[in-house]
Amino acid sequence: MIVGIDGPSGTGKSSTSKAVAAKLGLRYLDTGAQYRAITWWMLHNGIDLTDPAAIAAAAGRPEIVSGTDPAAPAITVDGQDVSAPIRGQEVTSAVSAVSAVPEVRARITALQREIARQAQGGIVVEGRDIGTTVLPDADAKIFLTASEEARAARRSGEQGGRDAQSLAATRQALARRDAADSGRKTSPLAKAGDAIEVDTTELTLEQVIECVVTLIEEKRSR
Ligand SMILES: Nc1ncnc2c1ncn2[C@@H]1O[C@H](COP(=O)(O)OP(=O)(O)O)[C@@H](O)[C@H]1O
Ligand SMILES: Nc1ccn([C@@H]2O[C@H](COP(=O)(O)OP(=O)(O)O)[C@@H](O)[C@H]2O)c(=O)n1
Repeated sequence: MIVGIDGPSGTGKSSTSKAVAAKLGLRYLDTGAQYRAITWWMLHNGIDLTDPAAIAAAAGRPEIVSGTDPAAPAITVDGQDVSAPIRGQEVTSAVSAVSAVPEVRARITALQREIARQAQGGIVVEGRDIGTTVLPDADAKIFLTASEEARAARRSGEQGGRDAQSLAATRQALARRDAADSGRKTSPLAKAGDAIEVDTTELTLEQVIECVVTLIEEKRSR
């Protein structure tokens, strides 16, 4: 059972995917973490992120290893655990520029397909282009959405900033990243034609998890 869960930032992809994988005994892959990890490596190796040719030339250098346990997602770059630094502001602001470079996408996509191939009992893979590009033959494809307002409130809450100013800044940064991810030429953020869309704006996380589990079980029983 291969499940692809795509959608913009803050729709609940990571929380839902981890919970669904744990419930159904599947492996779990956070593809956003891989793009964040390669971005972290570029920042720390002085690669000029305004120069796509420099990013492309360096794309093959870092070794990225992703764990697939939904209870303990792990990611290393050249053997170093980067799970904390990849969530920082510096990486978040730079990741869309790095992930838009075709050489980066080719490298990371190959890695993702290999991880999915090796997941004997099945896997939940979350990202932006899983249903359209990485695993177009996935058994179940889900596309999560939510209003920009709800997504910004969720992200802002995570960062501890619930005041109007930090909410507005978070919303702006989120909208900018979504526009870049949806507008790039190579495998942009998009819903696959055969993906089932779930609007999570008015749903609790528990309701989203239940909904996705039901959708997968329906596919499984066919
Ligand atoms: N349906 C929901 N209702 C309220 N909060 C949610 C919901 N889904 C996720 N969240 C919260 O929103 C934040 C972002 O969720 P996350 O799973 O990281 O989204 P994504 O991976 O799509 O960016 C997390 O703090 C999460 O707990
Ligand atoms: N399959 C994917 C997953 C992420 N990404 C890129 O990686 C970035 C970070 O993804 P993420 O899932 O960690 O982002 P959040 O929604 O968690 O903030 C995205 O903004 C995209 O630029 C991508 O291009 N393709």
